[in-house]
Amino acid sequence: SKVGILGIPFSKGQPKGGAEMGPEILRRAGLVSRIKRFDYQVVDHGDIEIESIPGDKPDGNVKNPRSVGRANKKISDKVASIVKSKELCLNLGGDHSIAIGSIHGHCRAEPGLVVVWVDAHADINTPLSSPSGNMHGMPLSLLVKELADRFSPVEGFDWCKPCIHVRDIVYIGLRDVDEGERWIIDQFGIPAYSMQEIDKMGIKEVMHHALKNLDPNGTRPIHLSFDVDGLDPTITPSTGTPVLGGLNIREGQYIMEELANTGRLSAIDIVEVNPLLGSEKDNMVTAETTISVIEKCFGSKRGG
Ligand SMILES: N[C@](CCCC[B-](O)(O)O)(CCN1CCC(O)CC1)C(=O)O
Ligand SMILES: [Mn+2]
Ligand SMILES: [Mn+2]
Ligand SMILES: [Mn+2]
Repeated sequence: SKVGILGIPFSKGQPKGGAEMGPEILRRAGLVSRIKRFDYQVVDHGDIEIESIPGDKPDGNVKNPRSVGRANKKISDKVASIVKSKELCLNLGGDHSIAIGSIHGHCRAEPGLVVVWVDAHADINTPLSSPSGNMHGMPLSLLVKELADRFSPVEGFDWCKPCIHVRDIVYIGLRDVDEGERWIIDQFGIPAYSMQEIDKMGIKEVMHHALKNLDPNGTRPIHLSFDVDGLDPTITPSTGTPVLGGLNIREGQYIMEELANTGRLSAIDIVEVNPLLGSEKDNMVTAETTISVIEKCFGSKRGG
């Protein structure tokens, strides 16, 4: 089977320069050759061309709306074509706003998909509830049908029609959820396994219940959106919004092994690696941790 790799050097969904260097650091750390070890043929699509849009003034409190919108339209088109050509689409971010285009594009090719969101954050603030105006904290709010009438369309997103339901999402690793996000999660009953549930139930039970709730018949394609800040900042220090008390590397690896076992992984985002926010050592630790977790999606077995 084939993996299509797409670099997305984009960072306008948040204010810290360097997130656009994520693809480069992951490639340099040997991600592609690690994936090639398992029986996957790797198609490297290179990096998406990111246009800079001068004078991209906020839309309400939403920052860089046109830049984020333009980039994500391109991402959607590219991801749709990669998935349609039967490649497992591996998107290297870039900040988490790239998930708007990656999930939108994935839905165009696989309309019945479900979303596994591994993250310290819920990333479902609407433009009105966001405390920062940074779009990397909003991707899911632009994608779920149930929130479409809660805010007016964001400048640059007229192409983006919501394509998933709240019940098609499961959260793993939450530990920093804003008030407005908490309200949405409770109001719509979005399954959410925070670090508290993970400590209470253990990662085995969490994965069992998460996948069972999400897709009882085990038939639907899976979109994994993996924010490296879902892992503990001691093992992924080079990231923009670190939060203490995260997933350890074995929990991360177990999550990916269980997803690989479904055989239904169809697209993966790896986001929020920012090499400008750490030392050389921090960057090496972050890249190696990320690769050793992500490679379990591709059949790497700890038992050999
Ligand atoms: N929820 C935050 C963070 C989003 C992180 C996006 B990512 O893709 O990395 O998951 C705001 C978080 N907030 C920042 C200030 C703190 O005092 C409280 C938490 C937001 O800006 O929406
Ligand atoms: Mn996060
Ligand atoms: Mn049980
Ligand atoms: Mn995120």
